[in-house]
Amino acid sequence: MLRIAVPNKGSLSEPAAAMLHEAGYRQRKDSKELVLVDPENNVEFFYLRPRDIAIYVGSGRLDVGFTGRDLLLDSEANAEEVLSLGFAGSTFRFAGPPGVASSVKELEGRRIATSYTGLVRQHLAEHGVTAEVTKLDGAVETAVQLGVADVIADVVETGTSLRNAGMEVFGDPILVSDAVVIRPVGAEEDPAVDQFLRRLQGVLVARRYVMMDYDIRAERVHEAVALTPGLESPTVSPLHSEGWVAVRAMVLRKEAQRIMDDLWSIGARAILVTNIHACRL
Ligand SMILES: Nc1ncnc2c1ncn2[C@@H]1O[C@H](COP(=O)(O)OP(=O)(O)OP(=O)(O)O)[C@@H](O)[C@H]1O
Ligand SMILES: O=P(O)(O)OC[C@H]1O[C@H](OP(=O)(O)OP(=O)(O)O)[C@H](O)[C@@H]1O
Ligand SMILES: [Mg+2]
Repeated sequence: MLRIAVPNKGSLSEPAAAMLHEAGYRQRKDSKELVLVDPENNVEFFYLRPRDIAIYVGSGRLDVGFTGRDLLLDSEANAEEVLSLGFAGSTFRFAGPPGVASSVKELEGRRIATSYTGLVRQHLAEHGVTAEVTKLDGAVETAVQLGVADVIADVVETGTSLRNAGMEVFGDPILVSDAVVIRPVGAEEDPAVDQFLRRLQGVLVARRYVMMDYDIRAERVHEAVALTPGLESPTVSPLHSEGWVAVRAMVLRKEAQRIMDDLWSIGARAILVTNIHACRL
């Protein structure tokens, strides 16, 4: 049975469970459940603290897990990213009161508070900077106000927390992160894992693409197909009315409205867009 680690709380938890649900897996109904067996799919889900997931997967006791790229790299666990999931996006950055520093080079000898000491130490080492790193569990923005640190390094999503604390980011982003699926480093090929990843990839495609159908006069089909090339090649079928064809192709959801306008302007009609619920490409 495939053993899968799922975040039990925090920013990753709900979207990870939603993605698993879309991929056809059972998910827990009660947030107090710690283990859930899905016998139909032959998988077992372990609901764990997001920060601990890389450690469990790195130890080889669990086959796959959902976590954040930042949490994975911070943990220094023996696990690696195998799929990026496009949710829980954030950057990991230095911040401090305005003017405190403008780059990592200026942090020599300074005090840095963070919940991600692994990431910060690796970054300082890469830049040959020696600084005092203090580990805090959360709410690190307050550390500067209370005099525990000169600057912080933290997850920035909208920037609201920093603004509210009167701080600004400085220097280059330390890391760009999003939710990822991880496996133990060097794990053997496993058909069950491959099938699991294909299901998740199917969800990612179904979220990014829509199906577009339209009718167009046969002499303009080349222009139309240039606008909707599909992933491999669009389906073109004859219509009962002579001189017309029907075209069906996948298009990026975010481009669908512009493509419909362009198709309309070259004479396409009955342009329909539908959601894709699931796919294997
Ligand atoms: N606004 C955000 N705040 C915190 N983490 C975020 C945010 N947006 C995305 N993430 C990502 O979520 C992961 C952090 O998960 P975690 O469960 O620690 O979140 P949390 O909301 O900080 O929970 P906790 O209550 O444990 O502090 C990281 O990968 C981080 O990059
Ligand atoms: O840029 P923003 O959109 O404001 O989001 C980033 C903030 O959210 C997280 O804090 P969280 O609420 O998880 O509290 P914590 O610091 O106690 O973990 C993170 O640590 C930042 O403080
Ligand atoms: Mg947090």
